[in-house]
Amino acid sequence: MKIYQYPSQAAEKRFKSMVDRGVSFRVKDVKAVSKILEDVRKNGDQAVVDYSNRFDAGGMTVESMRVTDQEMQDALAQVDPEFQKAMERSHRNVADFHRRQLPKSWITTDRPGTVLGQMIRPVDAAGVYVPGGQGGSTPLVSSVIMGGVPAKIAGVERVIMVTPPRADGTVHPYLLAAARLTGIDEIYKIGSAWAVAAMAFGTETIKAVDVIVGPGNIYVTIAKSLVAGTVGIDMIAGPSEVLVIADHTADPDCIAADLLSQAEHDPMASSILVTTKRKIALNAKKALAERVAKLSRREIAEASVQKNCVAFVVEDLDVAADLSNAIAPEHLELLVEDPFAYFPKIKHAGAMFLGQYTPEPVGDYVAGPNHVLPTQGTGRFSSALNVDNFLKKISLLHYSKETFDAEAEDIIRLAEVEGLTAHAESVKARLKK
Ligand SMILES: NC(=O)c1ccc[n+]([C@@H]2O[C@H](COP(=O)([O-])OP(=O)(O)OC[C@H]3O[C@@H](n4cnc5c(N)ncnc54)[C@H](O)[C@@H]3O)[C@@H](O)[C@H]2O)c1
Ligand SMILES: N[C@H](CO)Cc1c[nH]c[nH+]1
Ligand SMILES: [Zn+2]
Repeated sequence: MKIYQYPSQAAEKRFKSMVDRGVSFRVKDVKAVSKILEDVRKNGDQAVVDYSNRFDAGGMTVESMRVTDQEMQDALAQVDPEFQKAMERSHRNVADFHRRQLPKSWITTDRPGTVLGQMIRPVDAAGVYVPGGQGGSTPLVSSVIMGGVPAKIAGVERVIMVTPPRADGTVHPYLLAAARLTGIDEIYKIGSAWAVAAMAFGTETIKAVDVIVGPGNIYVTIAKSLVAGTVGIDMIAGPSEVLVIADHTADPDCIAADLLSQAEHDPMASSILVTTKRKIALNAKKALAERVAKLSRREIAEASVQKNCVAFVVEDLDVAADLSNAIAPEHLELLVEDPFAYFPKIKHAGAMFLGQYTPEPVGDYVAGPNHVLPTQGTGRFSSALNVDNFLKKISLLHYSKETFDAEAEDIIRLAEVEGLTAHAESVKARLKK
C-alpha cells in the first residue's frame, strides 16, 4: 500500500488516475462474446451445450442442462444445519429490507375530468447469474440470495438461475440450497456468455427472460452489456472496491482487515484508505502485510494490494469526503468518531457502512441491503440492485369529453408545429363528435 500526503503532486496524479472515467472492454473479448451470442441466438440449445462442454465440464447434454428434483434433493441432504440457519437469517433480513423498497401504484383525479396514474407491474421472468466461483471452490451463496430475493419480492413469477457446472458437471449443493430457500423456479448448469445469451434470446429448453441480473467475469459482463436493450440488466459490475475513511479513533488492524476483505475478491479489486492521521496509515500498512500472508486467497489479495491499494493522508474529514465523493466507491466505510454526524457529507457511494462494528462483510451477507452495487464511479448515477430492477411503471390516462374539448386546441397546435398532422387529425376527429 503506497501512502500519499494529500494534496501533493504525486497524490493528485495518482488520484486522477483513479477517477478517470470509462468502462472499457478489449475489442478481442467483445468480438468473441458477440460470436457466442449470435451462435446461441441461431443454434439455441445445441450451441449452449457445445460451449459448455468446450469451456466447462464435459458431458453436458440438452437434457441434463436443467437441475432436476433429484439433484436438488441430493444437494439438500448435504447441507450443514448451521449453514442453513445462517442462510435463513440472511434471507430473512434481505427479504425484509427489499420489501420496504416496493413502490406503490397511484391514481389521481386532482385535475378535473382526468384520471391519471402509474401502475406498477413486475416483469414476467427474470434470470439471476451466479458466478462459478473458481470452478465451484468458492460458491457465492450470498449472490443467489441477493439476486433472487428482490425478484421474488417484486412479484416476478418465473425466476431462473444459471451458474457454471463444477468439473464433475454438478452445481455446488449450497448454491442449490440457497436457490431453494430463495424460491428460484428453474436452475440451469450453464455459465458465461452462452448462459446470458440463452436467457436473453431464449432456446427450446430455456425460455427467454425479461431482466438479467448478477455479477460475473468479463465474458458475462460483456454479454450483459451486449444484450442490454433486448432485456433489462442491473448494471455493468466491475471488480470490487472499498474506500475507508478513518479518523484518529479508527483501529489500524481493523482497517487492514477491511481493505483485504475486498482485495481477496479479485486481483483488480481496489482498496483505498483516506485518513486524517499518518500514523493510522502507517500502522494499517504494517497490519496489511501481516494479514495478507494468512489468507486463503493470498495470491489474489496480494496482487490487488500491489496494484490497487493506496492511502491518502488528508488534512481533515471534509477533504476526505471530497475525495470519496469524486471516487463514488462501491463500498464506503466511515470509521470516524461520529459517523452519524458525518455521513450527510457523502453524496456518492454504492453503500455506506457506519462505525466500527459495521465492516463491509456485514453487508455482503446478513444486514439486508443488496451487495450487488455500482462500481467504477457509476454510483454517481446508479444504485444497488433492488426491486425496481424487476418492475415497470405503466402510465394510466383518461380524459372526459369536457376536458378533451378544453385541451384539444393545444394538442392540435403542438402536433402541427411538429409536422405530425395525423396526430392532429386523431384529435380533430373527436371534436366533431
Ligand atoms: N461486483 C460484484 O458484486 C461481484 C460479486 C461477486 C463476484 N464478482 C466478480 O465475478 C467474477 C466471477 O468469476 P468466476 O470465474 O467466479 O465465475 P463466472 O461464472 O463469472 O465465470 C466463469 C465462466 O466463464 C467461462 N469462461 C472462462 N474463459 C472463458 C473464455 N475465454 N470465453 C468465454 N467464457 C469463458 C467459464 O467457462 C465459466 O463458465 C469475478 O471477476 C468477481 O470479481 C463480482
Ligand atoms: N463484496 C462483493 C461485492 O463487491 C459481494 C460478495 C459476495 N460474497 C462476498 N462478497
Ligand atoms: Zn465481498
